[in-house]
Amino acid sequence: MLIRSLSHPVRWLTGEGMEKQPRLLASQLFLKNSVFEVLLNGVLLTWKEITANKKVISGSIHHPLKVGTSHSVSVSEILAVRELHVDGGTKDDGRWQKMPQKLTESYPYAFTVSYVERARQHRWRCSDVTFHCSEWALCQQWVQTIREQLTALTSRPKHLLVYINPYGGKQQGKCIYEQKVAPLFACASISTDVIVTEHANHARDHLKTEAEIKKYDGVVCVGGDGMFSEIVHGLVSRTQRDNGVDQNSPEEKLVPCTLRIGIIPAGSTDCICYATVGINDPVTSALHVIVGDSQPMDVCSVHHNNTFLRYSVSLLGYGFYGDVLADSERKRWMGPARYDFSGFKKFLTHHHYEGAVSFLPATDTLGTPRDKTRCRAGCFICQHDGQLYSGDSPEESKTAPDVSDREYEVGWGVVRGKFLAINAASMSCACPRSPKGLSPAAHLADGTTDLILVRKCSRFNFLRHLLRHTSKDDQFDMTFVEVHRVRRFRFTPRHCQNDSELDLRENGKQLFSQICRDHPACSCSPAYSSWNCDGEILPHAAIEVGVHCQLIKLFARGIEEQPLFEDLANPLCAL
Ligand SMILES: CCCCCCCCCCCCC/C=C/[C@@H](O)[C@H](COP(=O)(O)O)NC(=O)CCCCC
Ligand SMILES: Nc1ncnc2c1ncn2[C@@H]1O[C@H](COP(=O)(O)OP(=O)(O)O)[C@@H](O)[C@H]1O
Ligand SMILES: [Ca+2]
Repeated sequence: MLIRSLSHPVRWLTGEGMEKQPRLLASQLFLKNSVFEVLLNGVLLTWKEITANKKVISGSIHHPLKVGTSHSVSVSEILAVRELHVDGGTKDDGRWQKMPQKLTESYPYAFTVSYVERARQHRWRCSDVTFHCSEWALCQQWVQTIREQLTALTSRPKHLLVYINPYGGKQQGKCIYEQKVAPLFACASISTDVIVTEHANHARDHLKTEAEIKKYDGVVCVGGDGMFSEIVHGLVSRTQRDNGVDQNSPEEKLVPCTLRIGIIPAGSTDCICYATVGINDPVTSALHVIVGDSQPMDVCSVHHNNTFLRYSVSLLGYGFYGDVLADSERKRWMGPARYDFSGFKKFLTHHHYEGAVSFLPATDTLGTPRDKTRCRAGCFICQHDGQLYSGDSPEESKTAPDVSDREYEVGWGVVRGKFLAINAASMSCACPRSPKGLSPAAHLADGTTDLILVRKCSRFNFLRHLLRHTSKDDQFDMTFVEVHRVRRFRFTPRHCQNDSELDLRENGKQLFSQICRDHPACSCSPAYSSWNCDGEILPHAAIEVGVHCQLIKLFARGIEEQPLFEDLANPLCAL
């Protein structure tokens, strides 16, 4: 009886005026010892189990078709479909051999659909489902139709340029790519040119000058935030050069990059991956590349005296985070643990730095750094480039610093004082060390950065502030912390006089190290810290920063909202 139902020809379900291009394909196919009603409608592939259910209702026997387990997958999340050649019980998929001999004889044709399945905590996995049918033509029709629908997905990359940093994080980049990512790209018929970098800035310079970028649909980097930063610098600089834009002018409007960037996390912090995907997992990131996701991102340009220094997409941190980075670079041999070591050391050192921060507040945006909204997949604020007006924010006025401390230029605010940390977070900067991030309500693509000023305070208070990055408590709800959503800002360290800053810095370092050697117990702070710019050290303290709204795009979609009861919703979550 089942055999008969399975030998049903395919049913084309067409709507009015759709005769030429059927939209729906429906058949009864065999899967794991059961018959399934399988439906493809251009948007979803659905399969529902059908079992004959004999019931006695009011004295008469009823044979309703009972619908058992049901699954559906969005066509946009199908990775590939492949036909299986079953021949006398053997085929190219190991799992087939477990099928009963009778079945292989009756249903010798089969195709496998590989698709994205969601697991716990934003993790994606590649899952396979194999449908069996008794007729070759039916099998062909399914394979071809699914392939046609996949081909119609124009946002998917076909050819990628991949850079691997073999020394990032725990030095596993090459192995991660070869074992976890390359097989998925191959399954999705994505071709790649792979470059294993041989030195720092190899990827940046190759992209900037040599790479035939027109050949590719995207660039993938395997490494950490530093490696991603190299790709951003290569691509953004190349795009500006190709369009005749001068990067040295801080006011210049930059041209957005067309190629999307994929990040396969294999670094130490991997904050950009974590904050755009929700997890640092190479397979999840590879799947976001394959399905052709696109997430725009803001980029800050950093200048000193009308000279371009660097771009930043995550954290620009002076004081604490700059000092941690400078110290940790000397301990690279420790791997990712270097940040914990240097973090603890710099917390104990408790240096503060004096200077003035001036900033242009983003007054025309919806949202504030202290609201409870979070930038998530399909973020409403980012979809409008942050260009929405919300009026005054009560939270911001609550944290406004002492007026005597600042003077206002036209539209600009100025805060002078002694700071333990000056941080600009262009996105949340969430990472495994701080799952909500430095600025939990920051947006990926709203054209603003959250400027966080942590004034000199006791070690105990600073520890309270740092600990709040790891809990649900508000790290900005402290008298010595203020936060502003800004479009531009400048920092001028005290004693800084334009070009002489670097000389002073060098002399100052020598002077202070001399003083501190002479007075080991003294608690004086050096005059200058360094900027931590996405994990790279900047040589200047005085900088000017501007945010370029949505200058680049990632193969990501932002963090997806979690289903309320994810364990119940998805059996894979239990893994
Ligand atoms: C006593 C408990 C303290 C907990 C504080 C936790 C706060 C952590 C916030 C981290 C924000 C990180 C922002 C991202 C920075 C990265 O760009 C940079 C380079 O990353 P990578 O190239 O992958 O190595 N990472 C850092 O600067 C590490 C900062 C760690 C500070 C403890
Ligand atoms: N082949 C290489 N040899 C040495 N350094 C490299 C190489 N390729 C990239 N780099 C540099 O390594 C630094 C750290 O890379 P990253 O991938 O971010 O690892 P981590 O997260 O551990 O810091 C970056 O500054 C990058 O420019
Ligand atoms: Ca932003």
